[in-house]
Amino acid sequence: MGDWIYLIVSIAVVGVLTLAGLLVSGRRKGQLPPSGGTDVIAPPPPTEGEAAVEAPPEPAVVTEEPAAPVLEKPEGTASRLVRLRQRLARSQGGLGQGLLSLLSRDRLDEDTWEEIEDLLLTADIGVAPTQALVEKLRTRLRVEGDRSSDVRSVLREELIELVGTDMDRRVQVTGTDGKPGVVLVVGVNGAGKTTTVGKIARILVAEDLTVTLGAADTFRAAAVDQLATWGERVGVEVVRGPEGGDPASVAFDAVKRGTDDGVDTVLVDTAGRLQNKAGLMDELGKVKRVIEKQAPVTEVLLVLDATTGQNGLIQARVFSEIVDVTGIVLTKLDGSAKGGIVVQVQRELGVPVKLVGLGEGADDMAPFDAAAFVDALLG
Ligand SMILES: Nc1nc2c(ncn2[C@@H]2O[C@H](COP(=O)(O)OP(=O)(O)OP(=O)(O)O)[C@@H](O)[C@H]2O)c(=O)[nH]1
Repeated sequence: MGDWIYLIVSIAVVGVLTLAGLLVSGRRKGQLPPSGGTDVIAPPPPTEGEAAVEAPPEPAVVTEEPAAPVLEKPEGTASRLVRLRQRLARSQGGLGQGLLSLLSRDRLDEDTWEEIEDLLLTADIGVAPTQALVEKLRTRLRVEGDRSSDVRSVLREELIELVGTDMDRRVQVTGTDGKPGVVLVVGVNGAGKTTTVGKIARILVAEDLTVTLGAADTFRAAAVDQLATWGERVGVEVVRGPEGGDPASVAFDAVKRGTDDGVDTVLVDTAGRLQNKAGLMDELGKVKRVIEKQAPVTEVLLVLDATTGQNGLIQARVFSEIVDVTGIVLTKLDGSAKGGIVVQVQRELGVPVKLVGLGEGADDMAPFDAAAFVDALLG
């Protein structure tokens, strides 16, 4: 009987243990990876903060329309010389004020007249015009007696006459027979040619004329880019050729394009190296001939740097021998006290100063006017 009890207790213990084993085994099964999977150590899921640092943001899709170029509105001609008058007065005032104070002395003795002559010569008016002016002033101020009241008006009248009121200073920018006007701009490098072409284009645009630019200064690549920028700013087309290419061919293309497009004016920038007069003559001569296969050149503007004085005059002479200059653009008058060069260069070349450059700003160029110039001089 004791054996039976022992057997029954043993079976019960084994049964309880087996049941317990089955329960534990079932719990473990729920924690195991699915059969056939590989055990891997996965990186912890990123926290929110780390996600902001590590995950690169989705690239933004930019669907902006290309911005239309904003064209500048150049200043009209009427206000230009008025606006620039102060600048002219600042650079040339020494001459005007100096003359006025000398002529206003109680006694105009020989020493004073000599000082007046020196002042005029220093301002680059030139020997012959200086002597002529002094003679006239002597006569008028002697004859007209009471000097103090009208010294200023006598001087003003004589200076205006010296600068000249009877010259046609209009720039011929339009053509005839349905052809554009063609303005050829010549001068030594650095005189301000490219700038001048750009500034004239702005004047024309302000006057509602249509313009094409020819970048025939193929000698200096930067000059072509410079001109292109001037054109872009006011929506004017710039015809350019390869660097170092034939300037005449660029000029031809520009005038052809301008003619085909029916523009009012084609402005042609040229190269102006002076090392070799024969070469320059060939080049400018060819440019002009080639242009004239399509349309007459209506104006040849010689650009002269006012700060170069006598040197500039020598250059001017060379150019006028090569091409038929019809007008002078005097640049950098704002930086030179030698405004008398206006008088000298007109006498030397027999052509009028038509435009003056009075600063580096895009609209710092104005049509030249004798009275306004003298008024600025006298302050
Ligand atoms: N202060 C002043 N500077 C000017 C004037 N006109 C031109 N300049 C400056 O003179 C420098 C030369 O001008 P450019 O137009 O490049 O001269 P360029 O004759 O065309 O020279 P190339 O292109 O080499 O043939 C530039 O820095 C201009 O800004 C002016 O009236 N006043």
